[in-house]
Amino acid sequence: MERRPRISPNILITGTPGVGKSTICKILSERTKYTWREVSKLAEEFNCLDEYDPEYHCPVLNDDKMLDIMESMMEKGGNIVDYHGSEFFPERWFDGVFVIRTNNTILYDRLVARGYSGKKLEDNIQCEIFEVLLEEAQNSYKPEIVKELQNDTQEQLLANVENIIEWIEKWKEDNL
Ligand SMILES: Nc1ncnc2c1ncn2[C@@H]1O[C@H](COP(=O)(O)OP(=O)(O)O)[C@@H](O)[C@H]1O
Repeated sequence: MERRPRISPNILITGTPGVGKSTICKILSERTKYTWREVSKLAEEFNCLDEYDPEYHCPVLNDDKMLDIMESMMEKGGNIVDYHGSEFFPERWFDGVFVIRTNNTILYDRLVARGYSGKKLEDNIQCEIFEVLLEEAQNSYKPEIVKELQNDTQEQLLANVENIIEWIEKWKEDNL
């Protein structure tokens, strides 16, 4: 079946926990009126959490159920999807993938402030150091749609939002 083109792009905002995905998505959704889809919240809302992971003390996402639920949401475009992962989504969903990055020391402080400690804290810092989410995005989407944005300071936060808004305008010029 031929897919109808989207009139607004779908955007994925990804990166290690604490890099500022929610902060960016909130401002971006207010500015663009696109719908902010926090996958972890959707998972709770639609009962897509399965068994408990004893190592990380968090529930495990039921990928297939989550994807089924999100499919119809993604159809028309105009979504800003917020998730610390990118490979489990169908590639065709996204027009732009933004990998948010933060300096390790700054990220450490943010995660401590959030109450992370021990293995959970260390694993997330390692995840950022080894660019796990960047590599995952680069392996899952065409290189021309994957962009890395540094998000250490308030100034960078505002610049990142502007950058994504400009990207949306450009997408519209090129696609509509
Ligand atoms: N550019 C930034 N400069 C300073 N603090 C930031 C910036 N972006 C996010 N923060 C702060 O970092 C913390 C984690 O941000 P959050 O958006 O919750 O990250 P994520 O959604 O990726 O887990 C929050 O306290 C937020 O206010």
